[in-house]
Amino acid sequence: MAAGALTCGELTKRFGATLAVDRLELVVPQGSMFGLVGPNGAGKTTTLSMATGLLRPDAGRVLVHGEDVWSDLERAHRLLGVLPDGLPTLDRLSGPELVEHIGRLHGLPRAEAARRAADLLAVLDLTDAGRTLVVDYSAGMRKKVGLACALVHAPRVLVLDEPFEAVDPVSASTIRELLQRFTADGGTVVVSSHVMALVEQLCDHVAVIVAGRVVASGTLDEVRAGGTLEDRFVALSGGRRGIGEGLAWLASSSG
Ligand SMILES: Nc1ncnc2c1ncn2[C@@H]1O[C@H](COP(=O)(O)OP(=O)(O)OP(=O)(O)O)[C@@H](O)[C@H]1O
Repeated sequence: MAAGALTCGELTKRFGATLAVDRLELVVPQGSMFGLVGPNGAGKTTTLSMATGLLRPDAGRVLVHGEDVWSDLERAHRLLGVLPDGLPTLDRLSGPELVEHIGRLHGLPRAEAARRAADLLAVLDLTDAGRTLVVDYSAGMRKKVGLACALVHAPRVLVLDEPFEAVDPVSASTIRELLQRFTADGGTVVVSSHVMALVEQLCDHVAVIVAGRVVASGTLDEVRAGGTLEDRFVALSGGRRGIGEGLAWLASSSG
């Protein structure tokens, strides 16, 4: 397997009759901002869950900085910061309590975990949320507190599933700056997103996943091949399917 900050080899996962991830190969270079794109149901979340020690693969390997994720989960979780698809589970805590708690789980002393939690929540503009419980946060606030949880132990590789979903433009710009600082300092970021413009703006490398396999991977310019990422994405994922003569019944509402 080629070496990268994150490397997947022959990664495979089946759910019943569905082959969600099919001998997937991926190399994410260290220091890159790596975008993972693909149609709905292509296998992105399943891949990221296996790559981050959250879902056991049926076959294949995942290495993070050369360490096999599935043979030493504890070490892998120290190297990885993960913003999963979905909501924080410990949502009966306030933002500062949650981030501090995650820091403590990673072995940080209480004072250091509290200091980092306060720093992260200030940067992410969540200080005013004060003692509000995470369960009562808006969707965008939950994304941001999830990002703070992913960062609190200063991981080397950040894996973020749809980090900008429901986040307002000001916060999105702060998150972009934070991620750029993280990679400039030698960290690696993997981001899955459906927003092609965002991936083009943010990422220097991209992989396109279709039907559980990587069908294109490389620098953004290599994958775009002279066009836009959206055009390339559409071509690789089988082209646009118009609605043709379907939905004729909708016209009855305009009569
Ligand atoms: N827990 C599960 N049980 C059964 N099938 C699953 C499960 N998780 C995912 N799948 C199936 O695996 C395939 C890949 O799903 P996955 O969520 O990885 O795709 P995705 O690329 O992240 O999609 P989206 O862009 O819509 O979020 C889909 O066919 C999905 O229905």
